[in-house]
Amino acid sequence: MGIEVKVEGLTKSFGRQNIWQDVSLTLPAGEVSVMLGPSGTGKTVFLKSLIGLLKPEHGRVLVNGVDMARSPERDIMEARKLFGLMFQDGALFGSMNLFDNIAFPLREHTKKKESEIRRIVMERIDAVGLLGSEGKLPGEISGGMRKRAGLARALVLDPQIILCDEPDSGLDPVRTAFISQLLIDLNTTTDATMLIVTHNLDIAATVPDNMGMLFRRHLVTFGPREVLLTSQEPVVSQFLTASKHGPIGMSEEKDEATLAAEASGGMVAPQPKALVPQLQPSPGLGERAAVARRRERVLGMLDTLPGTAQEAIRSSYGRQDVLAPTVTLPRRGGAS
Ligand SMILES: Nc1ncnc2c1ncn2[C@@H]1O[C@H](COP(=O)(O)OP(=O)(O)OP(=O)(O)O)[C@@H](O)[C@H]1O
Repeated sequence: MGIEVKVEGLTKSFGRQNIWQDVSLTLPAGEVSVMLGPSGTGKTVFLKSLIGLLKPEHGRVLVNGVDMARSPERDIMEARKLFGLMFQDGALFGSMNLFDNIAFPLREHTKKKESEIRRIVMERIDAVGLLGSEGKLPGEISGGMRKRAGLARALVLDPQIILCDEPDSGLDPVRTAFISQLLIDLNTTTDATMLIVTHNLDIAATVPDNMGMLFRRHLVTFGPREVLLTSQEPVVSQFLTASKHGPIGMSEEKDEATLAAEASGGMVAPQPKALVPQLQPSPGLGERAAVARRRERVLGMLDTLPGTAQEAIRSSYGRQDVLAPTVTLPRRGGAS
């Protein structure tokens, strides 16, 4: 099973520019989480802080007992081996074919024989649907294929935590749907803890167990998907409905006068859309192990959530056992 990532009071600035402050959240072990936020709110900076590539001034990022912000570099390097990273552009070496690109971390960080490397690489290439393309250069394939190759490379060291930075950027809606399914299938087969940074509303609505959003240098919210997807918070509903009405402006946040003018001009604040069901794993893969764990965790915290989220959770899990907390919840494979 994947490893929990605990973020406590994280604050990051570059010189005098504060990116975000006092960010606290826990990525539950083996579950899929999404971080949303308008452009420039520091989502990539957040991912880089999780793996210790950037050092926040305050706070901690705890992974297996190591603080990725402050522990000795040797411990951070060791803990970093638990992570698989998929960057926006795939970050492939242009002069290497896909096989060598994907084999790179194995050749760099392990002493495995070439025959073993071939086995692992071909397995991962198959998992992301790129069999037959392993001899191609990154320049000879589409953006979607490059992303899948980047994902395959992120997987070769069997990471327990997978971070994906905008897996949908530059993809058409159909390719984005395939990537969404791939991410869910990946979670099913690996049970890794996953964090996906995205602007994509379809991914946000259908892939994660948990969601958060960064805005105005703060974490607006982080929790079970139902909390954010039913939120009445103006910035959240504006983002989720892709509306011009609300605190997010074109290049920066709107000022108070603009917001007041919108309100007096009769613009109707966007309402949250109806919740759509989460994606299921592809046929034959079985159920995600995260589903039963998440159900137990979320039902345990139900009382602490906003009313709209409670209602959504009750209806998605079926009212009866949710209303009767003494019922023992099935660990795996239970009706839900
Ligand atoms: N190494 C760095 N040095 C200085 N400033 C940086 C550095 N890295 C990022 N920034 C600044 O941090 C801010 C947040 O950047 P980041 O790329 O994390 O945003 P984002 O939310 O991922 O944006 P997008 O959704 O457009 O990818 C930006 O203003 C960026 O210029």
